Amino acid sequence: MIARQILIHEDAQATAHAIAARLITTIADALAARGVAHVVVTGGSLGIAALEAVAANPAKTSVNWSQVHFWWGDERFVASDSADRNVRQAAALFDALDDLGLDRATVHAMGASDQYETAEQAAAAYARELAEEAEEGALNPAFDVLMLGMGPDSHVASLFPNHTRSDEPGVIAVHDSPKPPADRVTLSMGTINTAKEVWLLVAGAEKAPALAAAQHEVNEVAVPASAVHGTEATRWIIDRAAATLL
Ligand SMILES: O=C1O[C@H](COP(=O)(O)O)[C@@H](O)[C@H](O)[C@H]1O
Repeated sequence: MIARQILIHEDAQATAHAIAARLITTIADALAARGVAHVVVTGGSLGIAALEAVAANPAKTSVNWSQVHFWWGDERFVASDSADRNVRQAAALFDALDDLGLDRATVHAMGASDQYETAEQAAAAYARELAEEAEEGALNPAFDVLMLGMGPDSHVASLFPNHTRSDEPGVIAVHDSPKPPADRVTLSMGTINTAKEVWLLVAGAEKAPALAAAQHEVNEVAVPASAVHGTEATRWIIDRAAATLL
């Protein structure tokens, strides 16, 4: 049975710190069990705040970061020096982990528009990178935890309502995104749902309607956030303001 949990914290800052503490523990547990950890991180306001909270957390020194692989759930297909890039926004975390053994080769950024001509090419390259770290026969490594932000329209990663369909496992290009920038690369729903634990990180009153809709019924097309789950656990880690309509 998949554990399903809603964890409510006082505000966005408290939520970010709670996510950071849980992430450090989850990574430490994965390393103890298997010697390697695969973590999918996310952009977005709370996603980046949570990564900054990991950087500020003294417990980060208890992790052997050299054995941790960081992946992305989605990325904006813009130039690599653009402030819109999720991986750039997460720089504070990776800088903080450099002195703690982080191997930059295990920070798996999705391709940018100055590296690939099309988002399709960047998506195909990322699929190959995932396959290189996968066990034989699998398309991607077993993700210990996969974090997702959620937009007020209920999008997760770059899977927008009534827009991109993605039942098959894989990495896909997205065009005409309702939220700029228009061109993106994202893990498909099929790949997201292979993760052991999926955490949905949600803060703010403007997200309360989408959060309530996602709890109401599963509808991958109209409410993408409703359809994501882990194979072992699905945790909604949210603040009070986002929880008001539950
Ligand atoms: O565009 C995106 O938005 C979502 C949510 O962002 P937020 O600022 O409303 O929290 C994010 O999770 C996703 O990775 C990103 O590309």
